[in-house]
Amino acid sequence: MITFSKPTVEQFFRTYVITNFSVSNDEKKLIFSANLNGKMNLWAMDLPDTYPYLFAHHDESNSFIKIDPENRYVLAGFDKDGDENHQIYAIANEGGLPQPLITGDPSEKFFLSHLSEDGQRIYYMTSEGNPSFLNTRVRNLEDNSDEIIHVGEVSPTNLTAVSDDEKKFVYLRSFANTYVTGFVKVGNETYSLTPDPNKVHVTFEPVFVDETIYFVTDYDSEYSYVAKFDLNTKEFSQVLSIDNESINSLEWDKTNKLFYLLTENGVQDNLYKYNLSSEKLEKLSTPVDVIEKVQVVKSGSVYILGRSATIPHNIFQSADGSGWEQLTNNRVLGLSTEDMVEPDVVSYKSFDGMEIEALLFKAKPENDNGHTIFWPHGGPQASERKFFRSMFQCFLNRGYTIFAPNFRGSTGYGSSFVKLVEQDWGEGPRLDCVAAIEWLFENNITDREKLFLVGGSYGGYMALLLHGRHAEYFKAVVDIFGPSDLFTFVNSVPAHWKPIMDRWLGDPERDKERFIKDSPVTYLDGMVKPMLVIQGAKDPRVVKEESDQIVEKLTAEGREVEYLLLEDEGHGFSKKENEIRVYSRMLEFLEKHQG
Ligand SMILES: CC(=O)N[C@@H](C)C(=O)N[C@@H](C)C(=O)O
Repeated sequence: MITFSKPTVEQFFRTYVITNFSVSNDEKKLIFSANLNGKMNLWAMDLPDTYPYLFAHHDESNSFIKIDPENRYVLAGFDKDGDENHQIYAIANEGGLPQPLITGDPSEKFFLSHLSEDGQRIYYMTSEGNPSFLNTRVRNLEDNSDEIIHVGEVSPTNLTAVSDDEKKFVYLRSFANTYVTGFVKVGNETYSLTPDPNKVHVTFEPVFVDETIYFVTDYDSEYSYVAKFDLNTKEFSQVLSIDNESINSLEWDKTNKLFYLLTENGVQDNLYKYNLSSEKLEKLSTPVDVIEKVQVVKSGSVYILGRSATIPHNIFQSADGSGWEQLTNNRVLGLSTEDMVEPDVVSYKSFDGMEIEALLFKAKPENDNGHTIFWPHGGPQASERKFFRSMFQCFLNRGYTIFAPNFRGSTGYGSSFVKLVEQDWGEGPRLDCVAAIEWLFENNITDREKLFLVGGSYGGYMALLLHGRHAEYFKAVVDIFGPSDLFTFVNSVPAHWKPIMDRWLGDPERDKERFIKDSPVTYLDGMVKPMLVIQGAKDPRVVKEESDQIVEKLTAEGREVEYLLLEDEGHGFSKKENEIRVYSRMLEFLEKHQG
């Protein structure tokens, strides 16, 4: 018989990501953004045909796709090499090369907000002239006029919903990830969607339904729920909540007068259908554990984009939310889901008795190399979930067990829990990680001599901090674009993040002592284990200097540090060849330090 060799690293990384999609109203065209040819481009399928063809070639990351309701053009947002300065392009309905439509200096950002029902007016936000708070403008495609309709003030302000008659506008103002207020502007009048905008709460996903605005909020509640604002009476009221689940997205089915609701329930999502007139709530079964986008079209058909731990991104369609047809066949080259690892959902008690949920991916016995990778996730107000990561499945196949805790500050466990990381980046979450490590040892999952530490972004920050303060636990450490010094990080973030930094992280003058205590650079002396630092040169969130300085300082101290800098990447690795380079280098590094 012919025997085949073990899957290669490249095999895992020949899996593609689908980051977004959009379906035309007549359901004849589905356009999606994916790196099928190695770089991010737009691909299309002429439904019901599901063979994808290259629709728009630009080789850059996409921020949105919007199909003209009358199928004359497609709008899409692209940045440059991961710099997140997204600008708005137009593409002919048949596809081709994206042509700049609403663009400016390469350092400016343009975000699509709304396209009018007749496809003539484009509502968008821009950093031009107002980098921290953003301005809202409308471009009329008939006469090419472009006028400002709202000047952002106080905090970054986003136009999020426009009524059908284009006379009422809902804006969201962000003071933090956990503090977002909403107001509706009708002529010169503005009304808060919630009773007291000075109370800390979030408001998002506004939808106009006749004279009512439905939206999601956690106003006076631990879990976000659906509420409404009556435009006639100007009254706020609660519509629907689901026990212990945060409603995260709201998609309106205009034809059948129902909502599709997506809830975040710890490490996975649930999808529900809510009939507005009968008030009946129905939980739907879904083909994947984590759903990243839901679109309902005119016919009432539902399209979702999602992934599970062993299923990469795919797009599915259903006539009414029951029974799904898989439209894309994105899979891991030469592997079945059984060849991969489904995580166990575990929980452990932290230093103060708080229960922390985590994902434990155990290497299969035939692959097990005895080593564990400890993975603090990024965000930090995000969470590790049951979603496919080629990096995880590749490392599992190489024998590493992976442990990913949803330390305090993670999303999916209620409003109070997510706030616990605010102005406390380095104490509570770090101690949750330490408790997790001790739990791994106590439960004989990990050998004390066989633990690696790998994290990206906030996870990279946590990797640096844990390395500096608890190096004894680890054999070696990989930091992927982690902030190394909170004093420099707080001043280097994008302009429209600056207004939220105080509540999120703190103030460098007022909180000087805490910034010193929680900055990884404070603990250079403790960073004695071999380290690999990986950084994208164009990263606008955690800038290159954050990695440069830690590498320089450790090198000057004679420590063992490797540095991989990717010139054409930002906060993530969007180009296939770069991804393969990064993860091969990581594997090589881990293998070298297994000892
Ligand atoms: C403002 C905010 O929460 N940004 C996050 C999405 C983010 O990018 N955080 C970085 C630091 C990360 O951890 O990914």
